[in-house]
Amino acid sequence: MAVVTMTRYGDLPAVHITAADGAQATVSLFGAHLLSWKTADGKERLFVSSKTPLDGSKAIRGGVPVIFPQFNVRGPGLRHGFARVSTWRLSDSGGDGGRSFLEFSLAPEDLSPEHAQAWPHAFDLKLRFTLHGDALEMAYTVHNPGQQAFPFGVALHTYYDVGHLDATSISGLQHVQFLDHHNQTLEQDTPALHFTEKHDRMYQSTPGVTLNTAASTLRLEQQGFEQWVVWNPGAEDAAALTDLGQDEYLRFVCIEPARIYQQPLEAGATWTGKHTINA
Ligand SMILES: O=P(O)(O)OC[C@H]1O[C@@H](O)[C@H](O)[C@@H](O)[C@@H]1O
Repeated sequence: MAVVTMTRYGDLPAVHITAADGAQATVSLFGAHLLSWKTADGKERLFVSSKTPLDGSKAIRGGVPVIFPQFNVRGPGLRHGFARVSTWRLSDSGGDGGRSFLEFSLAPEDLSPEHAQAWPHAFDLKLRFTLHGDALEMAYTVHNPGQQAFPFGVALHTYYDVGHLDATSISGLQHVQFLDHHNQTLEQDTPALHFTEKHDRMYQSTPGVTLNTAASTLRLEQQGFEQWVVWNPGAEDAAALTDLGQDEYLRFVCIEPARIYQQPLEAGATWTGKHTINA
């Protein structure tokens, strides 16, 4: 049986789940933001900045920021959208021996007046986190219950705790095209991507990639999304991030299943994306 309890993370109300095998997750209602995922061996898999605000005044730096309805500045609204700075509802939870889950929902009535005014569309977001052995599955749906189409982009902006960047690489992207931060389209020629400088890349989707660190190997899979965004700010950009501790950029990489370009969701339609991380 899964055990679900209400807790706090910093000043934020959060939900904690422990699966029958001892795997655990903590999700704050602010942003439906996964802040901690520990496999049954007690190992923390996610990075959270020591300097992030945890009071709802700003998006959280670390964990899994949920991006909607636009990726970064690819749209007319708030950078990376309002979902990561809105308060979601816990809409379902439970589980038996094998699978334990928490499900969160966000609809227009949950938004601040400012965000509701800026995004005057009917929508229904659901995000379900399922613990399943050494795997975490995130199932994300965007539904349009309204009469008119709306444009949207999405991502699950996962920050992995990698220990140290020096011993970190991503495999599975050889011969895959990507757009770099100079807006150049290139193709990766090496079997593994290493982190020796800033990386801000949008790779065409592949079904899976592998994150190798000194302490672990994680297999990441996605369905329904269209890209993998790989981001680490490097020393210079990191120094400008006031919500990141000194040298903490050396401790994480973001690997994000994404649909970065806004595309229309027709009236009555539902988009579904699934992201699975296997430890
Ligand atoms: O500081 P933010 O808004 O959380 O964004 C962090 C990064 O998010 C990444 O997904 C983008 O590719 C980067 O360009 C961006 O800097």
